[in-house]
Amino acid sequence: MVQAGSVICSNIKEGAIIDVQEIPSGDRPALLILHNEGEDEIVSIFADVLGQKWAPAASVQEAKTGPPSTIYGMSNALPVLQLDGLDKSRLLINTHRVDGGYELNEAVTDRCDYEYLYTRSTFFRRDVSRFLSFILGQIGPHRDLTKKVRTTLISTTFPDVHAALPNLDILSVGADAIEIRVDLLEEPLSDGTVSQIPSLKYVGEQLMVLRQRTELPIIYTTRCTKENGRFPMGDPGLFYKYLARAIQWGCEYIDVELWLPEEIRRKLAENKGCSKIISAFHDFSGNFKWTAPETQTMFERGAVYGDIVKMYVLVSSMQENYELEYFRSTIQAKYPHPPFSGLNMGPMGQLSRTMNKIFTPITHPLLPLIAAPGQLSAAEINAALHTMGQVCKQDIYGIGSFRSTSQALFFEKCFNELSLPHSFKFAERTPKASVEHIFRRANFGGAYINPPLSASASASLPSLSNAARAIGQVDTVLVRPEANSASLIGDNTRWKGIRATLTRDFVPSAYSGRAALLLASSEADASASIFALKNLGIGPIYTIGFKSQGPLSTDVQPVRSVEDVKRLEQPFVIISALPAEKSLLVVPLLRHYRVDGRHGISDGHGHMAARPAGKVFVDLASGPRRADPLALATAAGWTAYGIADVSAWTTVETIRRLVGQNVCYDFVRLASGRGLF
Ligand SMILES: O=C1C[C@@](O)(C(=O)O)C[C@@H](O)[C@@H]1O
Repeated sequence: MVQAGSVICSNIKEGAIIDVQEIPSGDRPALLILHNEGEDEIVSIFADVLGQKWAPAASVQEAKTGPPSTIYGMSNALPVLQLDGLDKSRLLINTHRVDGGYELNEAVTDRCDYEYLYTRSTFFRRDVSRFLSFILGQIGPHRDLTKKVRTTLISTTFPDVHAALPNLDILSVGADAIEIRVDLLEEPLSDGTVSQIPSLKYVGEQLMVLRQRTELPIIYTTRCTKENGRFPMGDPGLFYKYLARAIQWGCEYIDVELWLPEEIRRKLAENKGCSKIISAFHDFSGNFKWTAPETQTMFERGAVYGDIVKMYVLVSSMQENYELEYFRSTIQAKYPHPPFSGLNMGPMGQLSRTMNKIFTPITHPLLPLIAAPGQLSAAEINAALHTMGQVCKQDIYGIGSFRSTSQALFFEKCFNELSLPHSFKFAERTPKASVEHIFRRANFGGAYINPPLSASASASLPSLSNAARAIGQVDTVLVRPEANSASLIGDNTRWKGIRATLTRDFVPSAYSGRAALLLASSEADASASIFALKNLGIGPIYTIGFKSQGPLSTDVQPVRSVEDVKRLEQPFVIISALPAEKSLLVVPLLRHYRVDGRHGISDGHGHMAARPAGKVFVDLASGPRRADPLALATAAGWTAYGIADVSAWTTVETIRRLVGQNVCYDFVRLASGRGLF
């Protein structure tokens, strides 16, 4: 398994090590999944997403004694007490189909580690993949966000999240997380009124709907009446009940107010699993003082259980912004962890909303109401930062062999939507011409390069990321400000686009130790794919059309004959990096290794199907071709992705790296049309 930050290759020049990435363990998780009577298909889907076998279990005892890597499924209409017999050897997940007419038995939920709510009328497999990847610790959204210089959250204020869905992709441009204000949800009652507090059932379904439509981490907030919310404060146990459920539902963040009794905050912290806690404090009295000694104590109290400490207070003078900035710098010098999110609310405090760097709440003109006085949109914050000299105008380049108008339009759309001062410029590149003079241009703010530069030929880049070095290609040039100048870093984002595509419908551990088959005309065309596969801990990689000799060649073997194909281990994934005119060459292989049965690996009774199944096919070719390998692959049972998926994920990553902004995959697909690819 390669790590983006740990590839050492002696034959390429030395450079700064950047982009360290934690890699999940390849262990196959042991799970027992409860399902509604007759809905065991969900268990087969979970198993498929995990790349594991599954089997029905007649009793908890049977699941306990079965092979750990087999996923067991059991009806949740069982006597609840049976569940008490389960030890911690398996993670217990209750699944509940919301549109199936089943009653949710909360006594069952209470005994489970996690709960997954879903609909069958519209089913989102990527949501299963995200849920499992998160609760199993195979993705780390918080870890990723702590590497960003600035993070924001969009705080939605909808009484019913369905109203947000049509505009969600636009609303969330520039947001790193999305907050669901549970206290603002209004559950309609049969008498035509709305409930004071939405029921857990309603909240769970709202959360499910939101999560089905966004890839952003979710912040689950039950704001109390004293802090500008609607959750009544008389019964702290109510907060515990709702927040503990959010952990079970796999929310990435829960907002835990500091006034809650220590006992409750401790219990939530002890049981938080992979969720992170935002310790929250709001003061609307107008009497709060950043300079008071108690303010530091309050931070320290929040830091005990908080992964982020948030302190927001209503102010009425400019002076209080200066006091907050002084507090911010002293507290973070003393305690670099946990990160501090500090804001002044009200119009006078708006300056602090531009200065804060951790999860600054943003609003959007399309939201029904702002969540707090003085809230600004991402565009307003960026414009203010530019005015204050914090975000300088830069030229971001697309360097390529053909001018793609839609690419330029797309970048400009993002810059406009976010009020970023940058311009997008296209620079034509002839095959042998050097591009280095572009890097020296005034205002050069970074570039993507397509086709990529060879890493060994990028002499003007003082450092290369480990990914760029190992892959041997630079497709992104980043500018990092230093004391008196700026330094350039050559990076590779393509492999991240490939990795993100591979993990959309399968968790990372599904790839661990499995075989892959890779077709390409040259090693250079295949190296980003090899890096992505190795980063996922794939087993042997078989190649057709080239022999790997570079730094990534360990465990990469060429297939030389039809006999070899017959002998090969069944590939879990096939990637074709062949050009469009050759892309049909993969079709016989897709047929040969076709997927047996809808969900592959198991027949649903724990037995291996006649042959283990191939799962994922990625075709990296772009341009016209005689027939579509994706359609043929899908017909043969593969989960198939094309260049449009990989390019959109690569663009998400490119924008994140070049301008530090988060733009979701769905927005890229929506706003770029077909032209990007
Ligand atoms: O805590 C906060 C911050 C906030 O109150 C604001 O001031 O922007 C908005 C709320 O939605 C969020 O929960």
